[in-house]
This record gives sequence, structure tokens and C-alpha cells, in this order.
Amino acid sequence: MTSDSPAIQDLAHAEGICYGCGPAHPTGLHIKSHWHEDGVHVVARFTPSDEFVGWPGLLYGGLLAMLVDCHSNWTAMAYHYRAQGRAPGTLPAIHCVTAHLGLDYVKPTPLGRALTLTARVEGEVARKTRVLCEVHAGDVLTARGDSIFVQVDVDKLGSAAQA
Ligand SMILES: CCCCCCCCCCCC(=O)SCCNC(=O)CCNC(=O)[C@H](O)C(C)(C)COP(=O)(O)OP(=O)(O)OC[C@H]1O[C@@H](n2cnc3c(N)ncnc32)[C@H](O)[C@@H]1OP(=O)(O)O
Repeated sequence: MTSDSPAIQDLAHAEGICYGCGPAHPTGLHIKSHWHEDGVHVVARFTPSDEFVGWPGLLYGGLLAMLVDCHSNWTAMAYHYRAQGRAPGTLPAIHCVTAHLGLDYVKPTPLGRALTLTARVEGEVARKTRVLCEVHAGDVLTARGDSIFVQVDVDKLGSAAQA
């Protein structure tokens, strides 16, 4: 993993204020996604602190959904940039939103341990893109995502919310 290079979020949308992945959110999670050296997967690491507790010692499932949502979405966007033969941060910017978030909780996810999220596009990258994501705590697979992300014209998102 090329984690010493800038994250896709920092390259593509440094001013982003998404709670999960926006680099500019003052108190957000600041999820950072990087291409794996295999050129197929996009990887993020996150160590949940005790405030995100569900059952004692275990991660709250909603937080896990946030991690999978944001990382999978950035995986979709990274594939879009690559399919167009250009780097994140080049114009025009590419934006996707979650249409469907699918998540299986496979094993309890511990607090205080580094989680590794490994995602890839399944099938073709297109306006509607399917992303598979696995969450591991050490060697243990704790969650599996299967989600759909749709490319949008971001200028229309705000007006849609006010309609
Ligand atoms: C500044 C920016 C920073 C960007 C910084 C990044 C921030 C990251 C944020 C993390 C991600 C989020 O949480 S985003 C926030 C949560 N998501 C949202 O608010 C999205 C709300 N939903 C929508 O706006 C809309 O439903 C859309 C855009 C998803 C789709 O509407 P549309 O544009 O009219 O397109 P539509 O024709 O209906 O659908 C396109 C294709 O997707 C399929 N499709 C649509 N919905 C679904 C669905 N639930 N499950 C499966 N497939 C679906 C359709 O069948 C179709 O397939 P086919 O016929 O073509 O085969």
C-alpha cells in the first residue's frame, strides 16, 4: 500500500467536509483511502477509539457502516478517475453518492485495534458502480460490504435537498 503518498481524499477533495472522509471536517473521522500496490484494491486503515463503543469492547455497527460507506465511495471514485486515465484532483472532478449500502456483520469488531478496509469495484465502473469491501481486524474478517454508488452532478445535490 502506498500510504506514504497522499490519500485519494486529499488529492481529490481536500476541502471536503463529509463527517466520515472530509479532510476539512474539524472533528470528523478523516478516513484515508489509498490504492494498493496490486492496482486492484483500495485500502484504508482506521483504529476506532473507545467513544465508538457498541457492546462493551466492541465497535458500534453504525460506525462500521460509516467506514465502509465512505471508503467504498472513494473506491468507486478512484476507479472512475483511473478509467478516464487521469489522477484524482484533475478536473473535471468526479463525484459519486451512495445509492445502496449493503453490509454483513460477520464477526464482532473490536475497539482499539487497527481495522483494514479493502475494497474493489466488481464488474464495470460506470455511472452505477458496485463496490465490494472487506473489513479485517488482524486476520479476522469482521464485516463485508456490497454497495452501489452513482455518479452525480454535485451542483444539483444541494438544490435537490431543498426541493
Ligand atoms: C462536493 C462533493 C464532495 C464529495 C465528497 C465525497 C463524500 C462521500 C460521502 C459518502 C457517501 C454518502 O454517504 S453519500 C450520501 C448518501 N446518499 C445520498 O444522499 C443519495 C440519495 N439518492 C440520490 O440522490 C439518488 O437516488 C441517486 C443519485 C443515487 C440516483 O438517482 P438518479 O440520479 O435519478 O439516478 P437513477 O436513474 O435513479 O439511478 C441510476 C442507476 O442507479 C441505480 N440505482 C439507483 N438507486 C439504487 C439503489 N438504491 N440500489 C441499487 N441501484 C440503484 C438505478 O437502477 C440506475 O441503474 P441503471 O438503470 O443505470 O442500471
